[in-house]
Parts: sequence; structure tokens; C-alpha cells
Amino acid sequence: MKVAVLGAAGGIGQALALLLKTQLPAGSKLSLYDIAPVTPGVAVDLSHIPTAVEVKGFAGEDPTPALEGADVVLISAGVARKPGMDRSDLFNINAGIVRNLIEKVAVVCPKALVGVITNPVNTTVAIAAEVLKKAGVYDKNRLFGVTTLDVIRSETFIAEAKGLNVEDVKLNVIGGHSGVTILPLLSQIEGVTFSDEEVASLTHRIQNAGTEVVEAKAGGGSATLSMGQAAFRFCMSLVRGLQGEANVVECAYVDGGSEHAEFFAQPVLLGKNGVEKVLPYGEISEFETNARDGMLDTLKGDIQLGIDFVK
Ligand SMILES: NC(=O)C1=CN([C@@H]2O[C@H](COP(=O)(O)OP(=O)(O)OC[C@H]3O[C@@H](n4cnc5c(N)ncnc54)[C@H](O)[C@@H]3O)[C@@H](O)[C@H]2O)C=CC1
Ligand SMILES: O=C([O-])CC(=O)C(=O)O
Repeated sequence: MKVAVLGAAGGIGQALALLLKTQLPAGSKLSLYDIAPVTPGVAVDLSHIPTAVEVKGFAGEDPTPALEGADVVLISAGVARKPGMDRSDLFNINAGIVRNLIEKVAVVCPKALVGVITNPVNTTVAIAAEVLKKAGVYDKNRLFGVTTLDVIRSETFIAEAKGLNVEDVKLNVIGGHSGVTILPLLSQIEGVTFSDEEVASLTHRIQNAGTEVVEAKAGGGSATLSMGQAAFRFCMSLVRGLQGEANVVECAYVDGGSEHAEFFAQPVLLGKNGVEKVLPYGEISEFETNARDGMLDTLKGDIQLGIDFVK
């Protein structure tokens, strides 16, 4: 199993690389790429940790050597938000970065499972799909927007608010990955009830949790450690699926034939070819139905921006 992290010298990339070095299955290869010259050094640093995972680092303009033979590619290359910015403000810089990296993926490892972390995810995933289509190698089952941070935040905040064991909190978060497009399905959590006020305030907190971190870091970036953990969880689920494990399910932002939008985050069953099956997200409350329907213009606009960028 070979996992490549693009943007590996950044805040997310380094946290993710550490988790992968310590927890990928024995015999795996971990390949780190970033334009930052420190990247080979990050790999040397990690290589001193005694695990059976081989790590190599690559810097410079060309990610090709990092991508050769990759089964999974995770992309966190790009710029992060500062206070006062929306994720969409990152489009001008990050759109081109994701396009260029995916152009290389299309040539070097077109069969890899690709997880896009770089914001604005609602748009960068559409960019990635268009680039892969242009190259004639698009497989919708192999491209994912990583929305796992919304899931782990929901699990944490709900457990805190309700005094639950966080291990017992499981839920789907659907839609996309920004503001109103993030929709945690609180009504589906077993064994708890929420007042209308709790639903409104928890939903709002989850939708704005990225901004909570951006403001707390006061200009020093956005979520990196929690995102490292989230990307790690998602990557391990991809790996477990590739290895043939049964019943591996994660929510992710995929081209899954949704009736709502061309890309939509919902639960997917993972397997040897990426998405084995797009799963229904189940019954939802009236509040959630309104929130879902209310997000769609925003989500579709974000997706169209990505399509237009490549065309
Ligand atoms: N999907 C999600 O839930 C989340 C997404 N993000 C996004 O992830 C991205 C990365 O965030 P951080 O790691 O905090 O930023 P960072 O600034 O710490 O790291 C980004 C890295 O990308 C590298 N980079 C820039 N251009 C590159 C290129 N062309 N090729 C390879 N590497 C390149 C930089 O050298 C830097 O090391 C941001 O766009 C951020 O908004 C952040 C948190 C959550
Ligand atoms: O908010 C940001 O800019 C980073 C992000 O996507 C998150 O923390 O969910």
C-alpha cells in the first residue's frame, strides 16, 4: 500500500504524515510531497520512528516521483484561511494548485483513490473531476472530498452537550464542506433527543467550527491537528476498503448520483475500487429537510465555479 500526501510540509500534512507513519499497515510506503524545501527533512525526521512504514520526501515543482505507484493520494496543498475570510476566498490560489496536482495524478497514478482536503472543497473536488475527465481517466468512485472533520466535530460537540460517551455518537453529515452546506443529521442519533434550540445551536456550531479555529488561531492558520486526525481516519478507511475489509463506511463529498447536486456528501461503502456503493442518508427531520433544500443553490454555485474554472 502506498499513500502519497501532497502538501505534506504544511500544518495538516505534517500531522497526517505522523499519524500515517505510526499507524499504516506494516509494509506500507508513505510518500510526502510539498513545494517547500523542508519536505525531504520532514520525511527523514519521521523515518526515525520505529515502524514498518517506509517514508520518502520530495520537494520542488514536480510531484511525479511522489505519485509513482500510489494507491491513495491525499491533497492538502494550498493556502489556509485567516480571520475575516470565507473558504471561497481561497479559490483564487487553491484552484490552480489543485488543478496542477490533479493533472499529474491523471498521468502518473490515474487509478489511485484521491482525497481532496484543500479548500474550498465544494469547488476543488469539481475542479479535480473536470481535470480527470479532460484527461480521460475520470472514475467517480475514486474521487473524494474529505469532509470527515465535520463528522468528528459533530461527534465531539454532541457528546459534550449531551454527556455521552463520544464512542457511542455516530451520525451522518451531508451536503458539502462550508457554512450552510454542512448539515449534521442530529435527528438520527440514537438514544437522545434535542430541543429545537439545541438543534439550532449545535448545527450552527458545527457549521462554523472551522471559523471557531481560524479566529482562535488569530491569523496563524486554520484547523490542522483535528484535520490531520480526520484525514487520517478517512485515509485508513480507504486503505481498509482497498484491503477488502467489509462494511467500511464514511461520509464523503462524492459524485454519487445524488438527486440534490452533482457532488454531495453522504455515507459511502468503501471497497477495493473506492466507492462500492453510495448509501442512503436515511430519514431526516423537517428542520434538516429545510436546511438541505436551503443549501442547494449555494452548493450548486460552488460546484459550477469549479467546472467553469477548468472549461
Ligand atoms: N477539508 C477540510 O475539512 C479542511 C481543509 N483545510 C484546507 O487544507 C489546506 C491546507 O491547510 P494547512 O495544512 O493548514 O495549510 P499550510 O499552509 O500549513 O500548508 C499548506 C502546504 O501546501 C504547500 N503547497 C502550496 N502550494 C503547493 C503546491 N503547488 N504543491 C505542493 N504543495 C504546495 C505549502 O508549501 C504548505 O506546506 C487549506 O486549503 C485549508 O483551507 C483545512 C482544514 C480542514
Ligand atoms: O475553516 C477552514 O478554513 C478550514 C476548514 O475547512 C475547517 O476547519 O473546517
